[in-house]
Amino acid sequence: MIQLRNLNKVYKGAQGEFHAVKDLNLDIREDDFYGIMGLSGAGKSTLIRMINRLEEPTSGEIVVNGENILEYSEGKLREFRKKTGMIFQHFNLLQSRTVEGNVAFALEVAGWDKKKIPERVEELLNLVELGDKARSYPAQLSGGQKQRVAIARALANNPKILLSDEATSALDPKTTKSILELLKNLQEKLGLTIVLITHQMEVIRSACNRAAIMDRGEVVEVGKVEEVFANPKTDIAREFVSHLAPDEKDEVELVKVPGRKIVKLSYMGRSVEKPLISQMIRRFDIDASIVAGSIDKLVTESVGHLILELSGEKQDLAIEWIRDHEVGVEVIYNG
Ligand SMILES: Nc1ncnc2c1ncn2[C@@H]1O[C@H](COP(=O)(O)OP(=O)(O)OP(=O)(O)O)[C@@H](O)[C@H]1O
Repeated sequence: MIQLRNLNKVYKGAQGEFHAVKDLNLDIREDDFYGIMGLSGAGKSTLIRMINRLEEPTSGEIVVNGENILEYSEGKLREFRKKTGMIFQHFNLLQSRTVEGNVAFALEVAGWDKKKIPERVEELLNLVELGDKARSYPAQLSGGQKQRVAIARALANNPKILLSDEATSALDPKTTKSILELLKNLQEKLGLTIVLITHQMEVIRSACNRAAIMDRGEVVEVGKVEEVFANPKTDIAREFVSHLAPDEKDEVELVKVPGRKIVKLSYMGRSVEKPLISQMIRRFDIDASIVAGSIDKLVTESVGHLILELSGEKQDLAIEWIRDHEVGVEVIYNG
């Protein structure tokens, strides 16, 4: 659906040039709920804003449905933007218009027949479960309700693509969850391709099927969400996915003993079918005791985490061996 090819963005300012997106390649499929994650300044906003040309790339190609949108004329670009909805962190609603007025605005701008607008607005507000707030003003709504209005507005012209620029970052965890649930339902119902950027792993975990991790303008990791969770390959990805739960931290503090490493293994549901731990123990003549364990439920699969304390001379070899079996290994105490 969306192919980004050798995409670059260089900002030119008073202090010189800044390379915000570097030679970036991504393939986003039609039925993807695609998450792009990175720390502040990684280039996520720049990237997502290039997909609908709110930001012009310095070089590269953006191919959507087989067409390079960078070659579009003004008129074609306007049509394309109608088919590409976008939602933002701060909602960007018109404060002087009611909820229905905000949604109607998107239709007015797109040149809809005035008589057909009220019916379409009602349909859109029902879609985001906000029919009862049609006459309210944005200032009278909660953050979650404001984002629902913004979603209704973004969907007004039946887009095929929805871009979400940190749309849940200003919301509390419960509201975030309900907005992500709504987006997932809308994706299925309307056959949308959703591209979302976030700095919260939690968002990727509960909504996306695929993810890319950006670091300093580059994509450093990409894949199915469960793969990224179970086997993060770069330090930045490991940092994102493997922070310990508070109670795990306490357990680890209790068992630290010099000479014994504490490792966190992360594995996908199916890789535990093999008796890996018992093989590791026998093969390398080591002991392993369980310190803690947990399971992350993702959209498509579950990822398990097991914290083990190892003892024995061949701990390092054992760690390398288990890493070769599609199990992520993080050494959290190098005793
Ligand atoms: N218009 C601009 N002119 C110059 N530099 C810019 C401009 N917009 C962004 N940048 C720089 O490009 C880099 C990437 O910014 P971007 O907003 O894309 O990152 P981000 O990953 O979305 O981070 P955040 O979550 O903080 O917005 C930053 O260092 C930023 O300062």
